[in-house]
Amino acid sequence: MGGDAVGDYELEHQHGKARVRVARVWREGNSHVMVEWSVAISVRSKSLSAYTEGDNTAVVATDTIKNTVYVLAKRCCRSLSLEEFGVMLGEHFVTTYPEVTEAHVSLNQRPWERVSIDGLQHEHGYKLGLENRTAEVHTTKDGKSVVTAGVSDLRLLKTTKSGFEGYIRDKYTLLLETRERMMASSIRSVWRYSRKPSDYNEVYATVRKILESTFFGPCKGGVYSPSVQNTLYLMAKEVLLRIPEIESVYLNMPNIHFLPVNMPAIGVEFKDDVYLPTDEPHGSIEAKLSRKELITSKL
Ligand SMILES: O=c1[nH]c(=O)c2[nH]c(=O)[nH]c2[nH]1
Repeated sequence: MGGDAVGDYELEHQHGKARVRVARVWREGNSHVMVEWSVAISVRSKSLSAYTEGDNTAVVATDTIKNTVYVLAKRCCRSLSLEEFGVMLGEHFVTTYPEVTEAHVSLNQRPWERVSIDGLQHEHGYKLGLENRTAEVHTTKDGKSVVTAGVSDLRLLKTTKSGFEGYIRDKYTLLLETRERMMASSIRSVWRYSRKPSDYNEVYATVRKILESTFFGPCKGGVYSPSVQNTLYLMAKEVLLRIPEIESVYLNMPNIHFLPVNMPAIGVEFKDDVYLPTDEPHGSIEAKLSRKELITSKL
């Protein structure tokens, strides 16, 4: 990508507006669809002279960038996914302004979920869930967009069917091998699309379901996890197996420890029942799984 040459230097620059919050309601008869988004837009543009000369003639004001979020939100008359809105914004900036060469849009969706009462979906009632939905769209001057999507703060826990054995033991090792422990994580995942799926919202829901069902295993009996690493890999692999439009999956899975409470001197002997929940330190385990044919075709 590179920057602009300035004498003996090179200046890489971009500007935009961050944390632009917008809520949009689409009223489809009595049934309302509501989303709340936080958007950050950054454009690269031919505005070097703004930095070097104080000449703003090629600058799209960040205030204008902010206003555009509301204009485009107003303009989309059917309900839109986070990813589609990001693409719409990216395309807008590269096509509207000759000075803009690239746009990067980061989006976050607050987890407002439609309420169900007695198994019936409410027409206009929402409650706030826990995990966040994210998207990033990078749009180049030719109008092409690379879309990644993700989820964060997906907090999962299982009370059994997890262990950790066979690791390196040396003079610093205190950890006991086990085939019985809690497993808990606050998962962040980012997946990259190689092409547009028919419905970004549907893919998001499917990925979330795959991550959860692979982590837990079947409702009756679950599935044994020999390590967070193995569970992470199986989760990412299942996403690539099931969704052809996704070319890579990144997963960050902190291993949030629930420590056995063992105090035999005062009559508390650990029998897989009383734990000390902790936030930190936590294990930090992350990996990215990509389709091989895509890696080789890029070489
Ligand atoms: O699933 C685990 N992976 C590790 O790498 C690790 N290290 C550790 O101390 N406990 C665990 N658990």
